[in-house]
Amino acid sequence: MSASTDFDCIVIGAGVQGSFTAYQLAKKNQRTLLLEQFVLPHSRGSSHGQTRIIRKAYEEDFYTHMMGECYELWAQLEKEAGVKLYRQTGLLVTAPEKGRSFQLIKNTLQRNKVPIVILTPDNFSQHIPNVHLSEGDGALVDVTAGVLYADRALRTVQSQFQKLGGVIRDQEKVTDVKPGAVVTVTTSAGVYQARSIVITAGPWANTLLGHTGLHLPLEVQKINVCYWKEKVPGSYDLKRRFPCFVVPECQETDVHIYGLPSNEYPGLMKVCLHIGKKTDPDQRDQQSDRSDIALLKRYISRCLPGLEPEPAVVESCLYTMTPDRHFVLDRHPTYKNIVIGAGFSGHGFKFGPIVGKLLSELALGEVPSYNLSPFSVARFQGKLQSAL
Ligand SMILES: Cc1cc2nc3c(=O)[nH]c(=O)nc-3n(C[C@H](O)[C@H](O)[C@H](O)COP(=O)(O)OP(=O)(O)OC[C@H]3O[C@@H](n4cnc5c(N)ncnc54)[C@H](O)[C@@H]3O)c2cc1C
Ligand SMILES: O=C(O)[C@@H]1CCCCN1
Repeated sequence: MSASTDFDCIVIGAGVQGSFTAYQLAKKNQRTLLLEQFVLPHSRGSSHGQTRIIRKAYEEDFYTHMMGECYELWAQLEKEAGVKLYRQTGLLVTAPEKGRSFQLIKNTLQRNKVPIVILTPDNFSQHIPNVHLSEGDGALVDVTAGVLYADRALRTVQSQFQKLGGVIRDQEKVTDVKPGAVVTVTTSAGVYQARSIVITAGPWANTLLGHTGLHLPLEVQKINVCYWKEKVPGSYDLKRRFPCFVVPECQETDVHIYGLPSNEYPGLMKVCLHIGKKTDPDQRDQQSDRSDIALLKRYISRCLPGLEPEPAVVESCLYTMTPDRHFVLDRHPTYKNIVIGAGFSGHGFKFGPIVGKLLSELALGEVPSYNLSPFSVARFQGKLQSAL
């Protein structure tokens, strides 16, 4: 097969990060090819489903800073495409008031002048009905937070990319990557060459990086995405401005729990654990561990008394975790024209527009707009394995 050299840049993987990267490259007049192994849209990776949380509430300043511009980029895309992708609901954070997470999140929000409301045990139920606040828990609301319409966002950014002249080839799996001054990418259907490539392959990142001799310390986990039935329909509804919530240190279960108001399935609220069991992305449905659901039932019985403590719907989604839960946004340590966006550790969707901007900057050899040292490959020194 002869190689097609019609592209400046090839992006591998059309999840949220690859789609926004391709869109940013096309905006910069780069002839860009976006390759996806499955027929689009699909539900085998990490970016499917109707909703995701968007928030500035983070322990670390660097995420809160990036979210400032990221909200603007989401709004720009909404305007450009004439679609609604974000709905403000606020995000409730509850955790032991004197604990590390609560203090760090509160301080980061206050330092960065993000509007918040601090709730007390006395006024809590007046603001947030049908939620039990555990003794000793602090509560605050990040007012800027809300819900992103995830599937719609993906459709929108992919179609804007195509309007800019970008090419999407789905059902085309990349089977080989040959580094060089011009990178050669072989797929199930052809061979392409480009000056640079971006690997945004989600749970399959290491499979692709293996072709370049790199193996990152990533763990793929299967998340049971659980929806719980409201005893009284509407009690936790998005239309009533019930907020998204996170419980970073849960007294009942000792794990991180989160939820979104009922919206996508009428009368059902999404409440999940922010951790799953290790899996192989190609064997996701063979992994059927449900021990997390027992923990969630306990939490729901105690803290969300308006829900039936039995999941009504359970779906699957994949996390790709790094050891420190921070992303990988970097150039390949050996091949500078291979850019990596990986390890989004279950919190990357909201950052899609800014990740796309940063990865496009790296692919074009530009100085990135933010300090990317928290996201470097070099931080894993000692944990990197050669894949060759
Ligand atoms: C249950 C759940 C809840 C979440 N909640 C939130 C939230 O509330 N807020 C938030 O900000 N984030 C959230 N996240 C995280 C967020 O969804 C992910 O960080 C994000 O979707 C990761 O996107 P990605 O593009 O890296 O990966 P993916 O979406 O998996 O995309 C990678 C793509 O690469 C393709 N690919 C892989 N290998 C090849 C190949 N060889 N050839 C061609 N294509 C290939 C795959 O098929 C896939 O489409 C959540 C995730 C899950 C699972
Ligand atoms: O990224 C987020 O905002 C959420 C927080 C809770 C876990 C899932 N991801």
